[in-house]
Amino acid sequence: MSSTLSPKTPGWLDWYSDPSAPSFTLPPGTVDAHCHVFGPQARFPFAPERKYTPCDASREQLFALRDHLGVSRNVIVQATCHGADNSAMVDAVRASGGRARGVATVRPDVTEAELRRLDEAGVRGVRFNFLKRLVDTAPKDDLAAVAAKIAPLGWHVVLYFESADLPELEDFFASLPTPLVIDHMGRPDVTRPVDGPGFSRFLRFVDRNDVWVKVSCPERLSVTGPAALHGERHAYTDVVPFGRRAVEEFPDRVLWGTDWPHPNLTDHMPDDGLLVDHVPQVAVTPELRHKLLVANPMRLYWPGEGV
Ligand SMILES: O=C(O)/C=C(\CC(=O)C(=O)O)C(=O)O
Repeated sequence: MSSTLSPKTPGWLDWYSDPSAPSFTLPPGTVDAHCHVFGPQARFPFAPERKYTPCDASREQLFALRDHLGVSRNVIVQATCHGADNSAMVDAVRASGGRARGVATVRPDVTEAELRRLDEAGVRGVRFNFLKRLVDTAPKDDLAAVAAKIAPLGWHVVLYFESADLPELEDFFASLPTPLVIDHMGRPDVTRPVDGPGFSRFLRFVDRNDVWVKVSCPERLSVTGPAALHGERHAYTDVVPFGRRAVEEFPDRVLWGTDWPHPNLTDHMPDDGLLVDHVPQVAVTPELRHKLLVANPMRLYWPGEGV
């Protein structure tokens, strides 16, 4: 009932409603490997324990953006505003006709039957989130219990953390029994040199473990911009060296995603068409782009449907 809907978090920026046509043509079969749905709140209420209340961002709106950008498939990641209620994400994955996979949030007492139901719907991983502004992170024992439960399904664990926390977390990450997928390049401080100790430590961690890296969210990581707005086709130049380094060092283990509808941005809301134009800045050859956008995400999320 509309009278019970919660208002958006003050200052919330809604997703960009009329994105440009990208000038870079995404290769056929491109996967947007990081995006979310929010609600709609009237149908899929947000979780009581959430730390933000977003605007609605429905499956229809996500699929319209997919088609506008020239994306073929989506990986829909459970957003923290929905807690461990995966209904909105699962509904979107089911409605995609096989063109979406999901990444869920589950509690340690999740049953095998529930995991099987999620798997049948198209879920292929769980997300562990360590950002204090987003969640009260579960104890490591609970997360380890979840990882042990999902490993037999062939799923992976998606990790979202601040780069400053990697030294404390990396032994725990390395102990997990599944492949790992790291959001937004481990959130590097892009004011530091790309070959400085922070990003080098992250790259070493990737090198030594069964890890995939999302080369995503330049709009979230950038400090000096320029923003992907007003026709700017060379946006977020300060993030480019980090994306390029990840793509060149790990060409077979990088993924790309829009992060639509860009939760919790406070500075500006990017034009998603211009965000697509960031891709050729970080993946500079057609071969690298095909791996980043098509071959790698297909191997991880649609194995056996190879390209
Ligand atoms: O969209 C992202 O990946 C990043 C988020 C939101 C988020 O992760 C969530 O709500 O689950 C952020 O940094 O606020």
